[in-house]
Amino acid sequence: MAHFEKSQIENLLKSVIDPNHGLDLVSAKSVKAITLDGANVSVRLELGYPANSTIEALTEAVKQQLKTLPDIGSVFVDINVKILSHAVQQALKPQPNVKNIIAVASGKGGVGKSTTAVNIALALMAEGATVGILDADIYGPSIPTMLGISNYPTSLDKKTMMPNMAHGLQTMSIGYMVPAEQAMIWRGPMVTNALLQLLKETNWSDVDYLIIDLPPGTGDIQLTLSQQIPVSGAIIVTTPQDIALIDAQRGLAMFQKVNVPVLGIVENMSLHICSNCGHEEAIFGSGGGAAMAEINKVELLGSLPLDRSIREYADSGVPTVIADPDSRAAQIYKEIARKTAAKLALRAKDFTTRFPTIVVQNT
Ligand SMILES: Nc1ncnc2c1ncn2[C@@H]1O[C@H](COP(=O)(O)OP(=O)(O)OP(=O)(O)O)[C@@H](O)[C@H]1O
Repeated sequence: MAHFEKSQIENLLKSVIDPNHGLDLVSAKSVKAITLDGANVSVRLELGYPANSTIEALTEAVKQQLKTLPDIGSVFVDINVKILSHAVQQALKPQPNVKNIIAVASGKGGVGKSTTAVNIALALMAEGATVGILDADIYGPSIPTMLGISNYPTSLDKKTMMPNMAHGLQTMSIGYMVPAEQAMIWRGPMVTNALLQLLKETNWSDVDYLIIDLPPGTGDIQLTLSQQIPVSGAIIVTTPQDIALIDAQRGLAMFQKVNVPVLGIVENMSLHICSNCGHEEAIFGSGGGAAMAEINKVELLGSLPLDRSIREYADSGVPTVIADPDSRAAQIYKEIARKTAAKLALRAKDFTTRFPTIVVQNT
């Protein structure tokens, strides 16, 4: 009967690449146990990010790789997901009940930051995580419209607010409390204080990822928020025009200044596909996001097309990832979500958080 060494199995696992972060399973420290029983092999893997859509393919890739060993018996692959808390800026303490805060920022308004933030939040949830979203875009809170919810948050203890639930997401927005015209006249310190209060006085419940939709731009408010909110990483949304890319570059510089790692760039409205004839046109130019990513050594997490349905779904309160989960756009949002979380999972952990839960078990 065939007999194998663990090192033989490990060597084979070194050639299985996890597409969500690009590292092999051994380098990413995903291999937790290898058990041998004669010719039968059992492998236990652990991923640090939610991956419902790709666990099956990864299981299959591992099986295929191990079956290249001559005379191998049965192959059993078990993949768990365990989302941990990651380090935040040195001077700050993590937000209780929230493992990771991810800021979504843009160098300028109108590039689709809120639409992207909402869909990434829903995509993380679809991949298996518990997710919250905080609408910090105080001058134009659009999350209530995009999630089709507007009721005033309730309070059980008269001190903290319960997040409004929408499509399974825990959500909070100044738009639930203040009419848009009133928020518009607030000055810098009022805005930052209101947002910090909104973050801290919401009763988040065991959130793996809290997405914060930051106000557009890179001014004092955004800088103060990036310094005072305990963020594990940031995403910058841009359109491919040169002018938007220059602003996005400022966003990168801002996060570098406050020591928040930029997990990647999302290029929005990168290509228009005609809904009648299928003709593809790069209305805002092409390759800008990729070039910016390369120059700055950050990852291009994905590119979304300029697609009328993305706007229509967001306007109707049921974003693409929920309304049309199998569409190409929803798949891109899910890929961006997995890559973001996978990238974060490779970063330094913060072991002060108390609730590491296993969210997916797959065989
Ligand atoms: N990929 C896309 N295809 C088509 N429409 C889009 C896309 N992304 C966003 N939009 C639409 O563009 C408009 C602006 O989007 P959004 O409000 O998300 O931008 P924003 O960057 O958050 O703006 P601001 O921060 O200035 O409020 C919305 O009407 C939205 O539905």
